[in-house]
Order: sequence, then structure tokens, then C-alpha cells
Amino acid sequence: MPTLGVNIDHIATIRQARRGVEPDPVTAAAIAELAGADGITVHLREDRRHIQERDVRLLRQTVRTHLNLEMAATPEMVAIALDVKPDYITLVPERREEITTEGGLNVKAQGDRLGKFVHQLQGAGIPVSLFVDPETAQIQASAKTGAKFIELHTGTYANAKAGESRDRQLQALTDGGALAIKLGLKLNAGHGLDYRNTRPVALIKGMEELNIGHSIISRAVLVGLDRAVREMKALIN
Ligand SMILES: CC(=O)[C@@H](O)[C@H](O)COP(=O)(O)O
Ligand SMILES: NCC(=O)COP(=O)(O)O
Repeated sequence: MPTLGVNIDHIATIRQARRGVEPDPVTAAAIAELAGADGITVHLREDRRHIQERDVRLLRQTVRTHLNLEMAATPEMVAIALDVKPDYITLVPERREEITTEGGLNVKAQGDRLGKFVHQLQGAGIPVSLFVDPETAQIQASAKTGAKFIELHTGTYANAKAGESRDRQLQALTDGGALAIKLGLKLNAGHGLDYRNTRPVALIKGMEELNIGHSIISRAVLVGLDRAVREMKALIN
């Protein structure tokens, strides 16, 4: 069965709403690890909307499992990554105006450019994963870059209506996973996975790690609310 990488970006999103110090994603990472997370994932976006450089540097010192740094393929981000040295890097596409990641990298069109980043990072001892849609051409192009992993973008599957449409997306993930493994790539998946749609993806043959954030943090807020209100009430009375 795959391991679970917990994405803690969404803790930082709440912190950044007030530009304050809480909730601290570094503390969240430790709690996630104590609960059994196999890895911690953070996406240092170019616009720094949630995770900050300070978080990544502290997490590098505190994470006891493994640290997956998601980032855009740019010279600025590569310089940070080479300095911090996460356990692996996932290169993702970024558009400033997007609410969340909307799809995979176009490795087919940008293979040479991405291959240079892969070479530089892996040459420094940091394995690289490419975040791609489950499409044959993208997976074949990913293998050609020399990247060790791909992460299949599960967002389209997660957003599909349950039934035929979702089944088609699951089949695309299954076929994409089989191709990746045939080409010698290690296989991760993530984006939009939740308590209802994750199990079928976890069962895909050869799946190594699922990176899941938004649904876990959303549930944490709701299951933790009862206790938080009771604690405040006890303090007031
Ligand atoms: C690539 C990916 O799927 C994650 O980075 C996810 O997008 C994190 O959440 P945000 O899109 O809110 O940064
Ligand atoms: N790469 C996917 C990820 O890290 C988590 O995505 P989400 O569960 O927050 O949508």
C-alpha cells in the first residue's frame, strides 16, 4: 500500500490570513508525523501565499520522516532547493492567478527545459518528481527527462461526477500508473483526494505515495472545533 504524505500548506493559508504566527505549519508537521504521516509535503509558491521560506528551512530541521518540496521550475526556486536540500522535490506548474493547481506540467512541450532542472537537482542528490496529468505523452516525456518519479495529478478524477465519468478518470490514472512503472518511474499521486475518493487511487498497482492536504486539514478544523469551543468556554466561565 502507498505511504501518506501530508500536505500542510493549508495550515499556512490560515496563518497568512492574519499574517501572524499561528497556526504554525512546523507544529502541524510534528503532529501529523506523530499521527502516522509517512512524509510532509509543502508547496513554496512563488507568490508565497501560504508556505514561507522560514517554514521550509525549519521543517528541514524538524521533519523526522521525509520532506517533499513542491515548487515551480524556476532558477529562484532551484537555488532555495539546493540550499535547503529536501528529501525530494516535486516540480509543479504555477499560475499566479489560480486558486489552486489546475493541472499537470506540460513536459511534452517543455521537456528540454525541465530536463535541465531535473539534471541539476538530481545531480545535487535530490530526487525529482514531475507533477503530470495521466496522459501517455506526458508520462513518456517525463521518463525522458531522467526524473525518478512522477506524481499523477488526481484533480480531474476528484472533480469528476461519481459514476461513469469518475470511472473513466480512474482508468486513466490506472493506465498512466502502469505506463510509468513500465518506463521505470516511481509513482506518486495527489490533488483533491479526500475521504471518499482516495481508496481506489491507493489501490492502483505500484502506487508509492499519496500526497493529501486540503481534505485532511478541512476535517481537522471541523473535528477539532468542538474541543476548541469547549476549551474557550471553560476559560471564560
Ligand atoms: C501541486 C499540488 O497539488 C499542491 O501543491 C496543492 O496545489 C497545494 O495547494 P495550493 O494549490 O492551495 O497551493
Ligand atoms: N500534490 C498534491 C498535494 O500535495 C495535496 O493536494 P491537496 O490534497 O491539498 O489538493
